[in-house]
Amino acid sequence: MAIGTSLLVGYYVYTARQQLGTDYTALVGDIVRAQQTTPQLDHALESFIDEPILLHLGQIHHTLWLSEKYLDHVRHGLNQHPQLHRDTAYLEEDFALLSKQLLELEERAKAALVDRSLLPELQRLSMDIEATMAWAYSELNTAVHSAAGRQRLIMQRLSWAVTGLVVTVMLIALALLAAVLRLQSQRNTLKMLMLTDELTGLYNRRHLVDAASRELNDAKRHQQPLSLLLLDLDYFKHVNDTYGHPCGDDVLRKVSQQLRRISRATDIVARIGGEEFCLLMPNTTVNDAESVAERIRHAIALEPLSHLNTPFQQTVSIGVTTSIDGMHSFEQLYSLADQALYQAKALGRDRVESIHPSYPFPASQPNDTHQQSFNTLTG
Ligand SMILES: Nc1nc2c(ncn2[C@@H]2O[C@H](COP(=O)(O)OP(=O)(O)OP(=O)(O)O)[C@@H](O)[C@H]2O)c(=O)[nH]1
Repeated sequence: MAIGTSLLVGYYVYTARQQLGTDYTALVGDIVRAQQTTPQLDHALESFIDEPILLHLGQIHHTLWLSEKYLDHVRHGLNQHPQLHRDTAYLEEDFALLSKQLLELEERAKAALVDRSLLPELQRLSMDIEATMAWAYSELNTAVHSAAGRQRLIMQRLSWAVTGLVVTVMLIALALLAAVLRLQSQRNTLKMLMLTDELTGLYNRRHLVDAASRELNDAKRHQQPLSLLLLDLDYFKHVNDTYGHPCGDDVLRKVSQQLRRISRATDIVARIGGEEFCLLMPNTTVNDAESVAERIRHAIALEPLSHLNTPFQQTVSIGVTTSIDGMHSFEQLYSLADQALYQAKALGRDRVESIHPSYPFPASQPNDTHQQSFNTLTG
């Protein structure tokens, strides 16, 4: 909007300046040319008075023709500027007198060609004409210059007004833009807050469920595997009870950092409960998912933790499940991973257990003794 307004106003000022400037330039040019005829006429008359011959009469005739022509141009030019015309109305009489004197001069010059006694009278008339011309054109010059000055002042004020307007419009546009950006950023922050966990900065359960449905659709469309890891810290209550809740929070943050570090950019890491985490891994096979789970388990067990210089260790139990073609719902996969996690806890904790969905045809290589039929499990 600001750019459009600036362009429009700029174009208007440009055309206004051009128009006014051109008009005055033409008029001033005509006045200067008209003034220049005075010395020419003077010179022609001098030549004629010195030697009143036909050739010099011709020069007078030509100069008078020029004088009348430029006088006409000047009067016509004045008519184009009503204000200036009004300001110089008092010169009309002088212009009329000048026209009359120029005609008379030509007549008298013709008469003086045959009767030289008329030459002094001719000289007097020419002096009168010069005086009238000098006075009228000088007055006209002054009037044109003061009108041009007024015009410049108006243009200058107009330019200031336009500049002010453009700056105001631009400031308003900038303020609006800033407000929109601020709103957008607040919206993004709010959205992030709604989708993330405050303590760890990981995604929350709500985002996980949404993302899982999208990822499962993709996996189904491209016939790709998708794996789900459920993680639960072992004996975390003990950490809280022994070292305090803030220390427990610190452990949760460190576990989150490890999860972020080990997972890929396309994985979705979420904190879904107090000390429960979930890792959704698109395009990840059974073997890869189990190997990631093992890496996480090791990394957390090796994480150096301490409270008031007392070192302690935190372990994690992990349940793994993989859909090899995305043909399962999130609830089905979650239920299998949860049962695998339960097994890991039951078998002593600090371990990874897997339970994968069963397929009508052998679709994957079972690689652990904990694989069970999804159909059996969901009964
Ligand atoms: N510091 C901290 N503790 C939390 C948070 N959310 C849940 N907890 C604690 O996590 C502990 C979970 O304890 P339990 O469910 O008994 O599980 P556990 O002690 O880890 O035992 P197992 O899971 O059976 O190995 C409880 O003490 C909760 O108070 C949290 O945001 N910060």
